[in-house]
Amino acid sequence: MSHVSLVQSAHRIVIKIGSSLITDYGKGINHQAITSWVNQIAYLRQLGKQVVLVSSGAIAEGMARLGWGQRPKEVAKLQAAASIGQMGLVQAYEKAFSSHGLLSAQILLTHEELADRLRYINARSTLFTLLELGVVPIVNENDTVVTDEIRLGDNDTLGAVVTNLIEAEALIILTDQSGLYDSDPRKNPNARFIHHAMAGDTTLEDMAGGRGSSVGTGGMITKVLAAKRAASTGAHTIIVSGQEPNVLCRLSAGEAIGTALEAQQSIRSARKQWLADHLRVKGKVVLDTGAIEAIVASGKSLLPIGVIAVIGDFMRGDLVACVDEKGQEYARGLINYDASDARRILRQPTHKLADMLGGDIHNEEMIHRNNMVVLS
Ligand SMILES: Nc1ncnc2c1ncn2[C@@H]1O[C@H](COP(=O)(O)OP(=O)(O)O)[C@@H](O)[C@H]1O
Ligand SMILES: N[C@@H](CCC(=O)OP(=O)(O)O)C(=O)O
Repeated sequence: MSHVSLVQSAHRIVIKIGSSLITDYGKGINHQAITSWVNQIAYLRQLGKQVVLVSSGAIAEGMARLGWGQRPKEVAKLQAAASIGQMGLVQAYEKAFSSHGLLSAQILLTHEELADRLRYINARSTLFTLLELGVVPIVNENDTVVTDEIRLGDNDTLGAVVTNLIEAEALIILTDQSGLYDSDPRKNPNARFIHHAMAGDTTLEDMAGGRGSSVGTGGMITKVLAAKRAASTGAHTIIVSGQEPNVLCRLSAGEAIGTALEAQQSIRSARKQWLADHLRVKGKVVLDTGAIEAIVASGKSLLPIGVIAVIGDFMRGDLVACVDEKGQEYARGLINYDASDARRILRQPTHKLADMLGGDIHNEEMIHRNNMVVLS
């Protein structure tokens, strides 16, 4: 695919805005810049694209609110500044989005906790629900509970983790350089600009300062590694200057700006690969013919009413196989109920689920379409 169509054809996009860009020369966050990016995101929403924003800037804003001119060295002080500044960051975004009649939402995540299956599926369902409601989620690292990310100043990894989590087609990393060069343009005025490369190409890591270099901030290496991680679920990455006028609208119109790091595999094959590599099937749900038809031919989610038996013992968020009465497998997916709840609600219509489970239900679907792979 050409550089041009990587963003143009993407329906679900993660946009990461870096600290270096959002900080108004040490005076906290740059409100004018936020207004400009939000105007552009509102335009992307009008085009029908779903957008998740990963924004840094909490520490910079917290320092400004505290009147600190110098970035402290102590992690606890950075964490305190982040918790103060996060308020200002989301206020700025909320104000800007509401002027377009758009709702925004704050999500604070640590990427380690997404390794936990249950938390992964909870975060994923929250984000998908927000996107279906037309809301723009604004994600930042939960700085109160992390230390390494604060020290390294790395939200690029979080951007990639969110891209993986919601299976976005594109990750746009807005930064203070035009894109990736073959060496740091601040140090080498003759550095050559990279327009296009394959994500995961290891020579990019050397250009970006090498793996494990002792950069004070995330720098380019974390962006190149983020592109590699994003590509593992089929997403393309664009590294581009956030100061470029109308950058997001121009990318979505197909203009070739910034560095495009292309993913080799499609989202569908990446998802299959991921399910194959990372998860063991923990149980089975036996489907009636109507349910098989709905998930295979009509691309629907699996509802409890179409499930006639539950085999094995599993937890919410585990991988289960969808089989027919003869045991033939049609699909696999992450189940929204543990085995005992799944047994209680099998064959039941949606409106009875809350009563049967004695309270709130996680989801109407036994397995959501977004969390399912149909075997061809
Ligand atoms: N090969 C390279 N190409 C472009 N920038 C590079 C490269 N190597 C290092 N850098 C540095 O990375 C910086 C961007 O990283 P960083 O300050 O962490 O931004 P952000 O806050 O947007 O994540 C640039 O300003 C640049 O000095
Ligand atoms: N989460 C923190 C900092 C993260 C950070 O600086 O990351 P990056 O934008 O990649 O350099 C904040 O909001 O200030």
